[in-house]
Amino acid sequence: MDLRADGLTVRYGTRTVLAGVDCALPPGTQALVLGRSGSGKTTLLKALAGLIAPAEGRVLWDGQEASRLRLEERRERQAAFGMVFQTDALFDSLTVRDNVLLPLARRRVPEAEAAARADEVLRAVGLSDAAGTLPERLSGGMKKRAGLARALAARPSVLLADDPFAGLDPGTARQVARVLLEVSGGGTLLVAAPEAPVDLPLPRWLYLRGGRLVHDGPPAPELEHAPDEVLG
Ligand SMILES: Nc1ncnc2c1ncn2[C@@H]1O[C@H](COP(=O)(O)OP(=O)(O)OP(=O)(O)O)[C@@H](O)[C@H]1O
Repeated sequence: MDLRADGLTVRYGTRTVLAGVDCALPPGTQALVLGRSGSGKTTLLKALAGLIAPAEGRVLWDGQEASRLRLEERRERQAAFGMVFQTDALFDSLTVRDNVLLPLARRRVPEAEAAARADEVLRAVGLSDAAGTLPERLSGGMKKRAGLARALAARPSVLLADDPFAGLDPGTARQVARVLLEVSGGGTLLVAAPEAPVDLPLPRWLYLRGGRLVHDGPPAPELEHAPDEVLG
């Protein structure tokens, strides 16, 4: 999917948390969305996926304005997005494998194909042995990888991952980074993180500061040391 933000402004009440963000994300874009806590990274990912309506500006999906689509069509097009958010929870009463299968059933993927895909992504995230386990028995890192497997099984053309490394030890973070790179294939991959993850050197940085996109280009580590800015 060709994604674009055009003067994208998001407000919560009177508070502006994204201000006039412009960016073009053609199919196959691989970028990090960086910025300190509260700079608007999650909000940008959610707005790009059409989960938050802009107060001003537009989000375009293949040239169509997301917020103008009829609800049904918006839902249909949203199926192209895979999202891994920090607050995502697995269903405790379902095994890891059934958690991965659930969104495929919702998308009416035939059972045999769904089963093959679930096994493939569970293998990719190193959870084949835990497929039959209930989530409560998993470590935090394993839960993260299970959430990733669930998003990847749907073969999204745009994968949005919000701080997928938070709380992971370096070894698990490396594994998650490897899976993100391998399985996102030729699709678009946007990964939000408070700092550039060493294991995921994506070629483009979108750097947010106080809700403004202050850099959109190659990695620019000096940005990580500059003072922050707060919007009113
Ligand atoms: N539902 C909401 N209602 C009101 N304010 C919100 C809401 N969601 C986020 N905010 C505020 O918007 C700002 C941007 O939040 P956002 O979660 O996008 O930042 P972030 O860069 O992803 O932060 P973090 O790295 O801590 O996740 C923050 O100041 C946050 O407090």
